[in-house]
Amino acid sequence: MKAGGRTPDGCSRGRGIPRGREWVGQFADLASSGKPSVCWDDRDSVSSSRGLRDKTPPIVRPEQGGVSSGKVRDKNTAEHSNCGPDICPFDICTGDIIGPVKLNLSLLQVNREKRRERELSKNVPQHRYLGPGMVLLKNFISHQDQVHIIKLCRELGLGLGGFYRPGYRDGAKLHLQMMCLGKNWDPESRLYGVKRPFDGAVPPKIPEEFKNLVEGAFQASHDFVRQNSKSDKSVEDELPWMLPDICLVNFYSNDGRLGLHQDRDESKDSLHKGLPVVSFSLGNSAEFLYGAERDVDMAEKVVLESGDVLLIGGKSRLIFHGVSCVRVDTAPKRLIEETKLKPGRLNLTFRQY
Ligand SMILES: O=C(O)CCC(=O)C(=O)O
Ligand SMILES: [Fe+2]
Repeated sequence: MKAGGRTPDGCSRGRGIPRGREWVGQFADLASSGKPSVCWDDRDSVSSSRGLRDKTPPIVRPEQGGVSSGKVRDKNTAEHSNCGPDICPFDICTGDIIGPVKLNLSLLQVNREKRRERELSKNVPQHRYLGPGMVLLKNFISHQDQVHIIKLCRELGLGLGGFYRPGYRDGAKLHLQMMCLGKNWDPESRLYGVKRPFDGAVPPKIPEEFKNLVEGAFQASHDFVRQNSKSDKSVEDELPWMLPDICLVNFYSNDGRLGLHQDRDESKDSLHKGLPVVSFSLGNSAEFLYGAERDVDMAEKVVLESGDVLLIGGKSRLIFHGVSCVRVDTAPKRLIEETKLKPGRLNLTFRQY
């Protein structure tokens, strides 16, 4: 499906972007204040620019006079009323999910959800071959694993090195919250490093359970490619195996998005070999665009739903891709009940440096 035009559910982002501001990406808004004046919970005036650093203004660091100057990332001491865009803790869930989970779903809703899950698992495979080295594993992550991932990301996201929202000097910001695991990715320099430059935090390790899921996704996608690829290459050549040492975790609120970009900050060797980026989607669905050029009108569109895993490697490793919108209220109800995930979408992308 091509990406251009208004979608049935009214998602029509990516239009009317000022031509003179192409550096912010095709889905971006511009904050007008010229200063990073919002705290993290204000997610209405943000923009995206991942992968477009060459044309982006620098991120405002505390030492550069941003309003966050001097603050430390500590959820107990952070001054929420006057914190800058880059160091206030951000909770992806509402309320307390520690302790026994209380389900508020009616029996009818529970049964409907269970039926949905049964139907999904009956109709395997619904996986899709999107191109050479590009596979979408539908509903790959089980409900229980999705719950676990969300809870763990919540916990890690509230600690040191947790979620933050990169902001730029002129007030434009990525339209998402981000946390790095394994290595830090710095949107300003587009370099990976051991520490976050602005607060010195060392990113948490990638949990082993996440790595196991990535391994399972490779196995499933290799089986799938074997059956579906028309290429005479071996599956290992078409979709090389990788061991993730980086995971970027994004939380998109319902108005979140990410402009078309390439993931090309990993090592030359990794890019040269086409080592895949493996992407997990949880929560609300997203409209995901991809294509050979940074052009929304030329891009293909696929909907990523909760539990889907997308692998982008081999010949597709450097495709342009982005999230044009999040579809409101599309997350499985049981998942929201059990995790209290805020309205939005959680995305994890695993890479090998
Ligand atoms: O959210 C997504 O599906 C894509 C995320 C992405 O492209 C990135 O983190 O580089
Ligand atoms: Fe990306």
